[in-house]
Amino acid sequence: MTKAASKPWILGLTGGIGSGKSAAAQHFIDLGIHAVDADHAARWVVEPGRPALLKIAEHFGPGVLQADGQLDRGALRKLIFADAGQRRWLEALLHPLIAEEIASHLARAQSPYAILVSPLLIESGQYATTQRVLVIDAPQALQVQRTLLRDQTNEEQVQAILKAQASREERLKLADDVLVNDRDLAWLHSEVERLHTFYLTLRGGQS
Ligand SMILES: CC(C)(COP(=O)(O)OP(=O)(O)OC[C@H]1O[C@@H](n2cnc3c(N)ncnc32)[C@H](O)[C@@H]1O)[C@@H](O)C(=O)NCCC(=O)NCCS
Ligand SMILES: Nc1ncnc2c1ncn2[C@@H]1O[C@H](COP(=O)(O)OP(=O)(O)OP(=O)(O)O)[C@@H](O)[C@H]1O
Repeated sequence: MTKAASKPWILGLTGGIGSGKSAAAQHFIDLGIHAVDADHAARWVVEPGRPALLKIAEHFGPGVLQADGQLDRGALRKLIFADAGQRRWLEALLHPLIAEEIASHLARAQSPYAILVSPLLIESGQYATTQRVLVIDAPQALQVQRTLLRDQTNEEQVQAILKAQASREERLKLADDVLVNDRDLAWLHSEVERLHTFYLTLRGGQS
């Protein structure tokens, strides 16, 4: 008789914009852990040829497409963070598709546990599919500073995105573990290693 595939044990990793989710996730990946990023899934579902891209262009107009037919992410970002109704329309279209992509990628995980990295883990209800929640927490001023250094954007835009996300308090209420990312990358890595050892212990060596 073949053994039924067991469901992976999933750690939800979340935090606000620029908190350091991707940097933390990359270190878990370097330690051999399978991670799926909701921001990446959000890109796959709007690739040219996917039905969602056509619906977005019909709804927002051709201004959200680049000359090569790809989504103009900067243009759509400006529109949805200036208008909560438009943001909700986009989320209603994309979140179910993103959830399908995430589920199919997590199902392939072979590591002792897998990670779902998502800025909207709490807001979208995705946390219900995870066994434990790790919040990457950073002071808001540092989140803004890091995002401005990383992205071609401005402070007004970053503040609008922050407003569209759960508050620090809402996130911390659902956290099982908190990684305070207010020091350098070496500190972030050492904290990830400490948590990784803990998660392996929790898993009791199961794969
Ligand atoms: C508006 C879009 C095109 C802007 O793309 P861009 O390349 O500039 O940003 P990217 O996708 O890398 O997101 C950067 C960060 O913005 C924040 N963010 C993105 N979408 C949202 C949202 N709907 N609500 C709150 N914050 C958001 C997150 O912190 C995210 O990590 C894109 O973010 C998008 O399609 N958003 C809607 C889908 C969604 O909700 N994605 C979040 C993951 S489920
Ligand atoms: N401890 C740290 N020291 C210095 N730089 C950091 C630290 N943590 C993260 N960064 C940098 O800050 C920026 C934001 O981090 P990262 O991209 O990991 O955030 P994020 O939470 O994934 O953001 P988003 O929600 O926008 O996707 C990146 O350029 C990253 O390299």
